[in-house]
Amino acid sequence: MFQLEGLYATYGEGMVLRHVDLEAPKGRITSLVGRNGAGKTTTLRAVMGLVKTPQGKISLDGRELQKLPVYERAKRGIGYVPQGREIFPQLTVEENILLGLEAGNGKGVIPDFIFETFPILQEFLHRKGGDLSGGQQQQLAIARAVVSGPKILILDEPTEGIQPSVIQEIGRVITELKSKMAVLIVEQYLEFVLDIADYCYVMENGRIIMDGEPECLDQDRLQATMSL
Ligand SMILES: Nc1ncnc2c1ncn2[C@@H]1O[C@H](COP(=O)(O)OP(=O)(O)OP(=O)(O)O)[C@@H](O)[C@H]1O
Repeated sequence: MFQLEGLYATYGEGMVLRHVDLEAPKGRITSLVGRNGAGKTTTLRAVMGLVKTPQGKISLDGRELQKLPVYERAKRGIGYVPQGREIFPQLTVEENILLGLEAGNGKGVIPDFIFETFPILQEFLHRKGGDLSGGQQQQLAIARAVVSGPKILILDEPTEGIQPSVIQEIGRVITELKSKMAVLIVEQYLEFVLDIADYCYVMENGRIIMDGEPECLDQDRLQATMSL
């Protein structure tokens, strides 16, 4: 179980996150939604240790992470796919995946489940990452994040810049992975995320203002929160 308890985050003077509580258990896709600037990316960056968190707890299976450096958090079992994916364009698909394996303490051989979940990556194993389409690069970024078997996969706007026809494939991949790990997804594309998510947190001005199973959320309030 991944948990945030009373988490505050700041970039300097102003507090961006205010008392965020959130839970993401294995076997569930947990989503965090909200309009631009609500604090979603900051929440993920705080989890990774990229933003200051003066108060609150971040824990994975009961062990606290908030005082650990970035690399140590990844080693404890957090797979992070940032906005924009950040794959290495000059390296091959295989080299990109192997880097993920090493970052997570693994060595050598890419496990079979990667190619079962992402058949396209096996086909393009020796192509350069930069030569893949946006959707394929997103799959590569996810594969790199999960190759060492993290306890939680964290995704920041995985559908951004991806063609509608390929978004379904990203949804399939994420749904397949949830049997192996917890998944926390930040997404602007509400229809997509409410379709695949098992639980949803809604953020406004750095606070969680509503949470529940997608079908149980107050749709009018949700739409009002998302629109400018
Ligand atoms: N590097 C930074 N320095 C200072 N303030 C920042 C920084 N990054 C973000 N902020 C501020 O923090 C707040 C939350 O931003 P954040 O990027 O977390 O929102 P978001 O919900 O992820 O929005 P988006 O969907 O646009 O990514 C905003 O008010 C933003 O201006």
